[in-house]
Amino acid sequence: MTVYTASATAPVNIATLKYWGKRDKSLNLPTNSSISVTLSQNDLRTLTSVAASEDFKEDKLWLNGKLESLESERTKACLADLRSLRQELESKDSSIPKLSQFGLHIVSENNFPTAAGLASSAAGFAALVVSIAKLYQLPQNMSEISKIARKGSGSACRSLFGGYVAWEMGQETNGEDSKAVEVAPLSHWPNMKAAILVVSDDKKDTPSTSGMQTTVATSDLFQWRIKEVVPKRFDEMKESILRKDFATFGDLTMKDSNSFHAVCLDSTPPIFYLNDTSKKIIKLIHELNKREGKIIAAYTFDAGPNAVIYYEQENELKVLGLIYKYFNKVNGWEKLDTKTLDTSSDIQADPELYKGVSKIILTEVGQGPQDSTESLINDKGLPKAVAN
Ligand SMILES: Nc1ncnc2c1ncn2[C@@H]1O[C@H](COP(=O)(O)OP(=O)(O)OP(=O)(O)O)[C@@H](O)[C@H]1O
Ligand SMILES: C[C@@](O)(CCOP(=O)(O)OP(=O)(O)O)CC(=O)O
Repeated sequence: MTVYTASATAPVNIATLKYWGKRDKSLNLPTNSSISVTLSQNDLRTLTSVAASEDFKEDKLWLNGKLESLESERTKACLADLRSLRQELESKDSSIPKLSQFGLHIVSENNFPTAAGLASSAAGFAALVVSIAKLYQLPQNMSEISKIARKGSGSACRSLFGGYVAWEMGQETNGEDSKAVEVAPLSHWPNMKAAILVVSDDKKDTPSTSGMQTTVATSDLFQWRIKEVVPKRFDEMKESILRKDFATFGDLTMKDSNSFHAVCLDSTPPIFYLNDTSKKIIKLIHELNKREGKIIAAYTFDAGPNAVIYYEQENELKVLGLIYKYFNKVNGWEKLDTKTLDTSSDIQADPELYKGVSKIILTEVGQGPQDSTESLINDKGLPKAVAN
């Protein structure tokens, strides 16, 4: 039996200008363009190995060691697109194996909690699409491949690039112009850091997809956001990245997080993603920036209470010093020499704030998807760890 295999890794991305709202649910076409920072795969990544063989009668997915259903329309749409691109190659060259007709075995591992608001679906679908594109030896570039990942999960399209990424919403009804593009590579602004304060790693209350549908259908404020606020902010944020102007970038990032949570609150029934801990972290960062007289740290929150705080390396001692002062009892500081941090700040916050945070992940801007020599699949095309 011949088994063809490939493996790839993909990163998480955290939006600084949020995607919230779909104009087409089945194609995952957004109501606004968005921008994100890709995070380092040293800390958060998905590794996916894929195998194709004439002997595999059906497609199968093992996620974190467990057999998962592949019945979701989103995954089916990704696999159908990838197969059709492979078939084009096969129809032009009869000497290549007919992989498009074979079953696929997909084995994937996230090195962080799945479905906990840490963008696992983004890294997950990006790794799935990239590893199969590699197996199929598709010639398409990352922007083209990003349109397939988008059908899996909207935000996944932005995980196809490293550094600073935009998802251009596009205008076409078929979604052919709704794709990710690079704003700037990691090398342009490599000193961007991110501290993730994991406020809860439980499964979230309102999934993004249904939350967005409620907002689009019921919020008046949302119309203002997509028509008046985001288009201007999209250009301003891209420019701030190109100028490496953290004060502007940070200001826009915090404003956009708040705008997104405001339209959630303006929905009927209202959607609450921030909790008391999240709100106290917001206050802490504003207080820090006020004392400094400029914006040196910026928070952003996705569809959950976890805080992501962006800052530049040169301000690490101050920013992490303050965070360490209130969260030193929380796990995640091991990789840093905390004795060097500046904890002298007299900014006052609830001394029990640390109780609302379960973990801190210290990371930074990172690279896009990578080929991997590590494989999760054995030569029979089954998961190496568990073979069920
Ligand atoms: N490695 C993976 N391979 C394939 N699919 C994955 C992978 N990781 C996650 N997923 C899919 O993504 C789903 C989780 O997506 P969900 O949007 O609920 O959470 P999240 O991505 O962690 O949060 P958010 O998108 O709000 O940041 C999983 O149930 C699974 O279907
Ligand atoms: C708040 C967000 O994180 C929403 C992400 O939504 P998803 O990409 O998870 O939604 P689906 O397209 O329905 O899969 C903002 C963002 O990442 O831009």
